[in-house]
Amino acid sequence: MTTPVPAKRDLRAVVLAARRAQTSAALDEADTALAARLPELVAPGAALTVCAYVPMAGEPGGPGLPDRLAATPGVARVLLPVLRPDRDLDWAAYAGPGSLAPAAFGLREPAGPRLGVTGITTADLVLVPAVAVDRRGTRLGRGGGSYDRALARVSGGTPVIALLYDGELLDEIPAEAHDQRVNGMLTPSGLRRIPG
Ligand SMILES: Nc1nc2c(c(=O)[nH]1)N(C=O)[C@@H](CNc1ccc(C(=O)N[C@@H](CCC(=O)O)C(=O)O)cc1)CN2
Ligand SMILES: Nc1ncnc2c1ncn2[C@@H]1O[C@H](COP(=O)(O)OP(=O)(O)OP(=O)(O)O)[C@@H](O)[C@H]1O
Repeated sequence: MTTPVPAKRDLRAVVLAARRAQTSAALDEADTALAARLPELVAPGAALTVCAYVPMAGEPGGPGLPDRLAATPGVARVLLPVLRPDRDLDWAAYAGPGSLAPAAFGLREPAGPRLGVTGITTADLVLVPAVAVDRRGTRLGRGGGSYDRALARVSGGTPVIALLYDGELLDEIPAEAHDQRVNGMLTPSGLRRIPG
């Protein structure tokens, strides 16, 4: 007999409950360890455009992620998502502390010029939020399908890395046809690349 794979919705609820059960001190410590590993993704002499995100409360990376990334040697430009009414993602450059504006769902978003949904195609590296990822790189997100659409525009050679807390790499997430895989994940314990 095989063990049934729990549905995405159930997996999402389990992982998000585990995040909420962490103390803020434990989350801060994990976010600090994660951020300290950002240089592992970037050659210091590079001048990369990196698509990232502004972590919400309890989301890997912590609120300081855009600043940590912007300060990472080899990162020239940080682009952040702007959620469109149709749940697709527009993109805009991160302009530094104090430049983000409150948006729907408690998100904080850049207020500057929008680059359009194809802004993500200018990225050399894409860091994505995730609830969990499995061994094949199947990503579980918030359920809006935003990154499925955005990542479909990224060319094959561009690394897509999910930021996760330890324990959020799962054996198997039920994959659907539209699901876009990630190439690896960065956790407080290290970078793990998906072979292939
Ligand atoms: N930090 C961060 N930014 C991001 C994402 C993300 O996952 N994390 N997104 C990733 O796509 C996009 C935003 N998508 C989101 C979609 C839903 C919810 C949310 O909180 N949904 C409610 C239910 C909303 C409803 O009423 O339908 C929830 O989950 O409780 C948040 C962000 C773009 N920016
Ligand atoms: N290319 C697409 N165009 C329109 N809708 C899509 C597309 N891809 C996925 N969707 C829809 O989005 C919904 C949620 O998909 P899924 O559960 O994979 O989201 P997710 O990856 O967890 O969310 P997110 O990317 O926002 O974090 C599904 O109902 C799916 O049909």
